[in-house]
Amino acid sequence: MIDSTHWLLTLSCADQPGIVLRVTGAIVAASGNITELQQFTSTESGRFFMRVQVQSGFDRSEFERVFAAIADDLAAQWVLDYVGRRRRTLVLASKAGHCLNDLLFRQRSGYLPISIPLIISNHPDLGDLATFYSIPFETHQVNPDTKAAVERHILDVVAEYDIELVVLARYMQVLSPELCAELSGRAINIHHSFLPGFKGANPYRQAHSRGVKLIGATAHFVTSDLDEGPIIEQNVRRVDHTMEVPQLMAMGQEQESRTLTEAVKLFAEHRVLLDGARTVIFR
Ligand SMILES: Nc1nc2c(c(=O)[nH]1)N[C@@H](CN(C=O)c1ccc(C(=O)N[C@@H](CCC(=O)O)C(=O)O)cc1)CN2
Repeated sequence: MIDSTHWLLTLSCADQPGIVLRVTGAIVAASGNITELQQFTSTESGRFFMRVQVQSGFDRSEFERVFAAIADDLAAQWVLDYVGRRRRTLVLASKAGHCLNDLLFRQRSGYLPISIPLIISNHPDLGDLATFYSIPFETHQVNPDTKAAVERHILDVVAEYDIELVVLARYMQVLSPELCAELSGRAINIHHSFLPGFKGANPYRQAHSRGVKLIGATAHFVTSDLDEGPIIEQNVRRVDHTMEVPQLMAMGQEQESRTLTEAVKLFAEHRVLLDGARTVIFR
């Protein structure tokens, strides 16, 4: 249940003295009580990042009236939203169901503040899982002849449901540069390796051949450069020489599902801010 008296504000702008004073002053002027505040200045980009949670008696319209001028003066990018509002999320999947299953369970349990109006897949395999959670499921075969039409449909769905986030839950098709541009900053993929190692469709086979002692998973924003997008979350686990590729794949599933779920939660709570090719994460 959304607490309409509990708000969050995120902001990013070129760093300069006095930003925190001006932002908190506007919040107080709007009768707000700050319950959480995090900030960071990137020495690399020179940009300032801030996330504030505000409670009690906060007059949104008054705040926006006061803050809009400050934001213009700072040339800031900012977002104001309710704490806990469920973000409208489209999920793309293929045959592997472990990441989708975790997302649906965590969404149903309330751990993940998202709503999923639709799941789109290029295989029918996960239809029963979607039905179990009462979420509509569409299958669209993807091959060189159908890819453009399927991607147009994805964009139509994004517009129809006013989608805020697209999650690639082991969706094994490479999105076109055009679709990546449309979904820039609002599409998250789970890659089944500890990036930047072992990019591509078969990272566990690459890991086995290399003889690594740790395997992992990486959740990142989707860009047209395959597996190169800004990283949001990563996890690893120890493996050894006795493990063949099927065991590595099985052991990696837990890392993949928890890494993707945590990345989606961080995004849904407005705790992920982009700083060029990097991310700022306010946990
Ligand atoms: N534009 C992007 N699209 C996708 C990304 C990305 O980073 N940028 N990540 C992938 C997921 N992925 C690895 O994490 C991955 C998926 C698929 C492939 C691949 O080579 N697919 C083949 C088809 C394979 C098949 O049909 O089974 C292909 O698309 O030709 C590489 C990496 C999701 N999309």
